[in-house]
Amino acid sequence: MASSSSLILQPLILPSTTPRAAFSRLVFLPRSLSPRLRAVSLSTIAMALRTKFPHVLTVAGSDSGGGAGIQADIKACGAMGVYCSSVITAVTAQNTVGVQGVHPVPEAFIEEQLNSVLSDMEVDVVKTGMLPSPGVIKVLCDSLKRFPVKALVVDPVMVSTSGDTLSSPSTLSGYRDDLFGMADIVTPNLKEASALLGGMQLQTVSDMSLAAKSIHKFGPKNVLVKGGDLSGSSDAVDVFFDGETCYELHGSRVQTRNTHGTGCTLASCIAAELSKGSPMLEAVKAAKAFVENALHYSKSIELGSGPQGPFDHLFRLKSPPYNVAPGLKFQPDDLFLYAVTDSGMNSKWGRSMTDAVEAVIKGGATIVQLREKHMETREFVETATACMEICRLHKIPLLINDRVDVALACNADGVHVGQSDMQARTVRALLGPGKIIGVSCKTIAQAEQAWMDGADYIGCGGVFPTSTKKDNTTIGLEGLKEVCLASKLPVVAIGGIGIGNANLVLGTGVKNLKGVAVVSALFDRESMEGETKKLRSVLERVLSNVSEGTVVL
Ligand SMILES: Cc1ncc(COP(=O)(O)OP(=O)(O)O)c(N)n1
Ligand SMILES: Cc1nc(C(=O)O)sc1CCOP(=O)(O)O
Ligand SMILES: [Mg+2]
Repeated sequence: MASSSSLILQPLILPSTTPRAAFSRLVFLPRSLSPRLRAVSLSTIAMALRTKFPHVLTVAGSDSGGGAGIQADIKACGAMGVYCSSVITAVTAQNTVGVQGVHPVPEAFIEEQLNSVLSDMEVDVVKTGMLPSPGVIKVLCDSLKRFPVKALVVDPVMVSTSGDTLSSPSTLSGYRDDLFGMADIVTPNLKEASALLGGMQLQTVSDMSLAAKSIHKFGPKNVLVKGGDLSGSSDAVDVFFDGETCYELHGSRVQTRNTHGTGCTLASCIAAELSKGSPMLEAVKAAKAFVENALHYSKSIELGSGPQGPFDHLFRLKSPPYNVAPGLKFQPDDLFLYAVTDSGMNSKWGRSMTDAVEAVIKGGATIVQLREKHMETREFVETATACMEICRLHKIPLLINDRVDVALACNADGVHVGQSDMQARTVRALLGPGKIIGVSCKTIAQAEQAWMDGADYIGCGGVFPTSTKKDNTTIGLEGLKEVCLASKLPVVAIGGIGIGNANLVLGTGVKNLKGVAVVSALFDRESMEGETKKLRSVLERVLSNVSEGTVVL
């Protein structure tokens, strides 16, 4: 037996299933093991702990210009952190001017490629692009029946953005009769939606909703009709229909000639997000945000002499904010006991920010926000960095109030902004999709806007009068309830909440009210840990009563 002194510390970076556990794990192996046995042990441990890498297979045509097709799909998946394999259905000669030639790959060879990938590699999601003939659609359907995958994303590419035809008219029935019934989502643009519906005119957002509902009848679980080409619209509006509800997804219209490949990229990003386990609507929203960002970053690209250039899928590589590691993945239940700091209160009680943060975490806080209105920037970054270490250790998300720059500098998990702070949409563009964004909302309209801007949760208050925030408007329990019922995002209540009244707040029993955010009831107390424990037990009691159907007031 090896004594503990003869153990060697062998650091192994192993992937993990949850972001919470995304730390390197250290494996101890006895020094007495031979190098060969040590190697075998390490690889056995690595195999046992190995988690699967998300994998998208794109079945599409090659674009020699590199902006669309297979090339766009691989770059988009790479940018979303997902592995991408490819089955090429046709080779096109194209550039920024248009499509000069199409060379279809024989159907038997497409089948062979599908067989090679699907029989060997664990594919999560298949995304389709250019399927030049009904025969190719049949081959694909047969392969998917033999090798089922978790999701199928169908981008019914028929005409390129330059107006060139990429599939025969007879493929229309192949899509409608065979492929759509297997699809989790189909993503036609206006021209494609119109072609699928026998030439139906699509001129307004309500036409798009009708089209989404009609296409849904062909069998896909979800439909996204893309309105990028809708004339007279200042926004980029897409319509998403899940079989029950139609959602209008608004984005900003970016002025650039570099839009070639947006459709392929959007569908690939949806596939990538689905392969990571995102729900469909979240995947669509993340994909739309990615494309909008990519368009922004593409404004300065000058490639080719034609009217439509490719865009920058890998903008993250040159954009420092996108190089920051994603934070803890947002989970609505994290809002249960939200501790919001106040350095004035900390000085009053003679404690440091790190001691205060540690105390509330020990007491049971589930998320922490550093709300420092007067701290100098350098001190704020240093304090936030020290608090991040504590929060990481306990796997508790740490958000920064107002200051996106401080959040980036300390790689915080996210930012909370109010109605007069930076717009949530801009914060999302700066922080990227992996960070948590909260927005303060007092009205239904503000909650709707926060959702459209890509926020993760809303803070709603002041529920009760408070002296912590000067001149704050109190909306009361009724105001809170009204916003919660209308909000598509989870809600945390704030303002004047403490041990004595938290039951009234959570006792409203509204499903998406996930917790309470508290400043003075924790930080303006002598024993922060003890007060946090007491508040947590009040909240837990209310929660168990609410889930049993009894509302305790
Ligand atoms: C969870 C949570 N909700 C609301 C607020 C208030 O944010 P804001 O309206 O921007 O006001 P300030 O906190 O910046 O004064 C919050 N901080 N946290
Ligand atoms: C920071 C903040 N925002 C509010 C809002 O209504 O949006 S109320 C508030 C202060 C909350 O402090 P306390 O828990 O001490 O009342
Ligand atoms: Mg603010």
